[in-house]
Amino acid sequence: MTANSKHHFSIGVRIASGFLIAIMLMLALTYVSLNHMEQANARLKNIVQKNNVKTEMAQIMQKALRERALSMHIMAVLTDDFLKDEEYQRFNALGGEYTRAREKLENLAVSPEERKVFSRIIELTRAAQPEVQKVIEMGLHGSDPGIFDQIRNESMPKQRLISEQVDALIRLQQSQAAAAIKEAETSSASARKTMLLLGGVASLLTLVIAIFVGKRASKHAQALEHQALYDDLTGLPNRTLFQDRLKQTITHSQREGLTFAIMLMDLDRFKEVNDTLGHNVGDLLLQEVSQRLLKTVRNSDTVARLGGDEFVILLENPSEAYIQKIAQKILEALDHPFSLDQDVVDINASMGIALYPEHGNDAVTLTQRADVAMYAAKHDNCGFLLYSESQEQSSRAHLTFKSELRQAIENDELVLYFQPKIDHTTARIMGVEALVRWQHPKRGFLPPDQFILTAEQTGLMQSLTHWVLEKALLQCAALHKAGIFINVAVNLSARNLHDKQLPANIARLLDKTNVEPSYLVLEITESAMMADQASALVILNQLDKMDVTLAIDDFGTGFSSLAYLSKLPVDEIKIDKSFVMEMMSDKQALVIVKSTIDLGHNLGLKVVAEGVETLEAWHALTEWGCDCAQGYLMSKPLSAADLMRWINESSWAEGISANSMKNLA
Ligand SMILES: Nc1nc2c(ncn2[C@@H]2O[C@@H]3COP(=O)(O)O[C@H]4[C@@H](O)[C@H](n5cnc6c(=O)[nH]c(N)nc65)O[C@@H]4COP(=O)(O)O[C@H]3[C@H]2O)c(=O)[nH]1
Repeated sequence: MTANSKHHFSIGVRIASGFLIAIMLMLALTYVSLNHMEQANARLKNIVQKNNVKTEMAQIMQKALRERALSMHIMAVLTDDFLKDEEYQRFNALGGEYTRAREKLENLAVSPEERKVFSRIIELTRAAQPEVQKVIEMGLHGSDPGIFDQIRNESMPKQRLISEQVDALIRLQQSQAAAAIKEAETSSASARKTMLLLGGVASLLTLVIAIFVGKRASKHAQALEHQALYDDLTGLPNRTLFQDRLKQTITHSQREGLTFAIMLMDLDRFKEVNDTLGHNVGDLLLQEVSQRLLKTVRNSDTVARLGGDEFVILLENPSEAYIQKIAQKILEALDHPFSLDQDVVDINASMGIALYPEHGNDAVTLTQRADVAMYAAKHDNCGFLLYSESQEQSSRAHLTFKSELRQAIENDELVLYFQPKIDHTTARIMGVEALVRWQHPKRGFLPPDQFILTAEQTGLMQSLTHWVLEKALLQCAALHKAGIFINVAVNLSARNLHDKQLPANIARLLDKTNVEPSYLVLEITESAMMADQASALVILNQLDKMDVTLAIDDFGTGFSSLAYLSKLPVDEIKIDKSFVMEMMSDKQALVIVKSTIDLGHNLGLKVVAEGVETLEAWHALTEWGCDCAQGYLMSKPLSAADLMRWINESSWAEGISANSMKNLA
């Protein structure tokens, strides 16, 4: 499980737990509230039931008392014995009813107040009993006129006292019922409060969780949107967002009648930095380039990364002067060396500019045209170019040429030529320089100046150099096998000096071809050595340790500081042919050649003169102590077969190997 998915899992667990707690709270709330209400209802029901029974009993007692009082009066006025007896029976029955009701009341759970009233009723009933008995007997046995007095003065007052107590009992029960109802109301109010409180807590919790989930979801959606529209590495808008902005800008510019420019840019040596210094350094370079671009443009301009080392800048409503100014500023900003990790890198950029609506009024056309202009700028090595129709053809041709060159390297369409190098002391061949040509299927035989630049610009230099090294070492091995122990020189490009794998590759090839390292000369132009000194020095030191010979090519054409050159681990300098070819007619060239020979010797270096076309030049160089010469005087570059013939026939190769031809045959 990745850290990210672990994080998502733990958030998921937290959210689920939150919801679970909220649900549990809701359930607990429902249970507690229902239970509470059920209990309150049961209590109320019980109280009401009991109260109803008690009230009914008390009313029965009250009624029985009233009926018995009436019955006493009836018995007093009845004359018929039979009726009297009947009334007496009714009187007794009412007494029974009264007693049963009272006993039933007594058996019910009664409160202390009720018990008190009961005791009073029992007491009063007992006290009234003799009077009542007396009245009954007077009523049953004849018509005593004193009976009414007896009823009015003795019996009724006592009966009223009892009745008052029964009334008190009824009131008591009523007040108790009211209290019970109140209690039930209070209890249900508190249940309601509890419910509200718990409900509130649960709702709050659910709300908090909902807010949390909502926030996380919107953050996640924002992160996804950012990921979809912005480049991870540089934080710049990516191709999708750029296309969108471009379309919006077109619509806006159409409506308002405005113009805009898109500037497509790629880094000239990015692939090489990536391949040789590693992806980390490549990434750092892209980040630094983005920062420099952002610092150069206005806030309202858009800088996007389309992928790889390709950037685009959208300038809204710019003047032509502004476009030029920005393009210039960008190139200047990128011109300063980049300090990345432990490497210092120099890069160049090429920019193609297309204008709306002049060069196109839709996104596809504008981008394509900026692309064409960018390739033209790259080809002309001029930094930036505005689109023009004439670039279309050369851009297409350039792309075709590039893919043809790649195929040529893979399909062995390249050919190596060799130009002899002659030792001034012995006037005999001591080495050859390997020079590449391309046998193009349609264009014919192409010299290196027609494709080396393309190889450098398109990242093909590494494979081209590998091809040349392998073929040159194989040829050198063949010569050695034939007893011709001369060295072979191979040209390295500035690009090769950034290839950290180069020393190891060369060691592998030397091993494979069985050529001693001291027989390999690597020629590096002065400008290539100066291009990225720190990184070049690392590679040169490694090559020096391998015991291969290092030569500075085209010496005198650059502006190298002598102090720096003296620190380089080189063994040889080659004076550029432009000076050598001119030296017999141009005094300044002569001075340069002579002083370069002296300088080289003072630094302990071997000096080679190239471009020796005349015997006069040869003798002059011999006189000045030049170590070695190369030029048309001795031989033009030759195919491998012609070289063998030349070695066999030329006086410059006389005695070099007595049995060379025999061995080669
Ligand atoms: N006018 C005149 N020219 C002479 C004379 N002697 C030699 N040359 C020419 O001078 C060039 C010497 O090679 P370079 O300075 O390394 O200059 C080379 C080198 O920089 C580059 N090049 C050739 N092969 C390779 C290669 O395999 N790799 C790399 N990186 N560059 C190469 O192409 C350049 C041109 O090569 P080439 O056309 O073969 O041209 C060769 C050679 O034909 C002379 O007496 N008079």
